[in-house]
Amino acid sequence: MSDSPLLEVRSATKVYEKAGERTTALDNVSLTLPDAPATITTIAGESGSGKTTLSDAILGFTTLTSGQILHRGRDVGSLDKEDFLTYRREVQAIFQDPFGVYNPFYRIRHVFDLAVKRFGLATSKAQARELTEDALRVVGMRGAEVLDKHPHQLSGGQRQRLMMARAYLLKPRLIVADEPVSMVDASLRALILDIMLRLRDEQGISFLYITHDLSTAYQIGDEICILYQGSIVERGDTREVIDNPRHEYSQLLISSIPIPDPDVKWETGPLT
Ligand SMILES: Nc1ncnc2c1ncn2[C@@H]1O[C@H](COP(=O)(O)OP(=O)(O)OP(=O)(O)O)[C@@H](O)[C@H]1O
Repeated sequence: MSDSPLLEVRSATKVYEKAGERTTALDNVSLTLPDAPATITTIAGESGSGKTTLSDAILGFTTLTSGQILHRGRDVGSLDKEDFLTYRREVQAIFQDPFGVYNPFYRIRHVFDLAVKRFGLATSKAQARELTEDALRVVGMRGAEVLDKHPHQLSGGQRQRLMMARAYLLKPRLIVADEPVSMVDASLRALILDIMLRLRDEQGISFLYITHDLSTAYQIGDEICILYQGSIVERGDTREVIDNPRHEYSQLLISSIPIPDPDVKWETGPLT
């Protein structure tokens, strides 16, 4: 294990050019995720602020116009095939719409079998089954309930938990979670956020939590970065930033979002 941070985004800039029009989606963004302890870092911003571009750059889905993504001090863009596979194992992703990542023709079992095979996680079928069951247990599921089903036979919340289990299967050090709870209902949202906290605390897995929803960030985030028009305009401890935003844009973003305060009771008027 090296002394370098787990992940470093160094002066990341991404300019899209389409039909002669230039859009700066990321403008000189820098960010460091420590190797230990595991943390949940929120990237928050409104639609179009550059959140997905940042996540795509970290996951290697898009190349930067300038700047670097460093994994344990090494530029991800220059890793050879084997090292890039290690990187893709250590840095997993879960997305807003878990339906989109499943092939509708395969049973859920296939998602897990494929991951075991691609990353050489097991030497026997029995070991593969054990690893899969273990991963499902972490998200409160059992193989018998889900593995023989097709994606459309499951709810959005179940599909999202399966994505978490698949990510966990690979024992990653970081999960990039792009709006993981925006399409699930409130009770499942709480469950999924709780799974994230447990993975951080019990398994040492860090999260880059990408969201426009500051109330969930408030519940689980350690550090927060507020992204505005491709730049980080404010960063710091999540509760400190949300309770006392300094940048004008953060103030605007935060004032538009209700934060539940457990100490404030609902005022109910007389019923008659
Ligand atoms: N492939 C592309 N080609 C051209 N412009 C793009 C492309 N992808 C994103 N953009 C532009 O880059 C900017 C940042 O987009 P991005 O998707 O990263 O924002 P976001 O914060 O993730 O938004 P959302 O919350 O709506 O997903 C936007 O102005 C967007 O229109």
